[in-house]
Amino acid sequence: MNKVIIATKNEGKAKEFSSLFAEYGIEVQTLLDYPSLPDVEETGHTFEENAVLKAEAIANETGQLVIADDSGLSIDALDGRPGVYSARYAGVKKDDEANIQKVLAELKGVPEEKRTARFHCVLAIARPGEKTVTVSGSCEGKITSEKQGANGFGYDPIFWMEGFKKTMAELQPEEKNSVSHRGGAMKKLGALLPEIMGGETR
Ligand SMILES: O=c1nc[nH]c2c1ncn2[C@H]1C[C@H](O)[C@@H](COP(=O)(O)OP(=O)(O)OP(=O)(O)O)O1
Ligand SMILES: [Mg+2]
Repeated sequence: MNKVIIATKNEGKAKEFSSLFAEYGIEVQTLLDYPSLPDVEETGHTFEENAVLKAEAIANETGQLVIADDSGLSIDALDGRPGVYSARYAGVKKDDEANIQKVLAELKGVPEEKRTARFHCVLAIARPGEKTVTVSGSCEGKITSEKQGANGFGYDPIFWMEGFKKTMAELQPEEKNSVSHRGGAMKKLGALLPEIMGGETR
């Protein structure tokens, strides 16, 4: 079986990638399997810059094919915040609950029609000695006024999906993957995988 390293320490992402890559017969490892690898500072100003930073740093460390995901939530009424700062919106210690509460407080009193938002995901594929490739996906929704649902991770409990009449955290994992920003980026990556993996995938 083929194997890729995903340069993430986020367990929610790791789970989603395991199932997204299983469809291609590819096994996923993450930085949770390589605890000695260094933390990569996300110093970029865009999802793309940060995804490339993470993927190239870990590809250089391991000498292997590495994929990194940089993603986040962009809320129109907050001029696109939290954006690339989504993970550390309420402080350097990543805390999903505190991030959600900060967003809900900032949107207090904002009417439903003005609570539009989207998730973005950029995947960067880095291989030592080769040019890094990126793909992206996004997913439209609205920010609820309270949390609903227990699946997924991050901002999922406050991200309303009009098509499902549910929050992202109320979707089944397969449903989320079929419509999410990460699933969308992964579809584009899937088309490139035979070339990237040297034609070894089915
Ligand atoms: O599907 C999602 N559902 C809900 N929330 C999400 C999703 N996708 C990204 N998000 C949020 C979580 C985190 O607040 C930020 C990602 O930040 P981001 O730096 O890419 O990831 P991270 O620091 O958690 O892990 P790592 O950098 O090790 O991959 O956006
Ligand atoms: Mg991060």
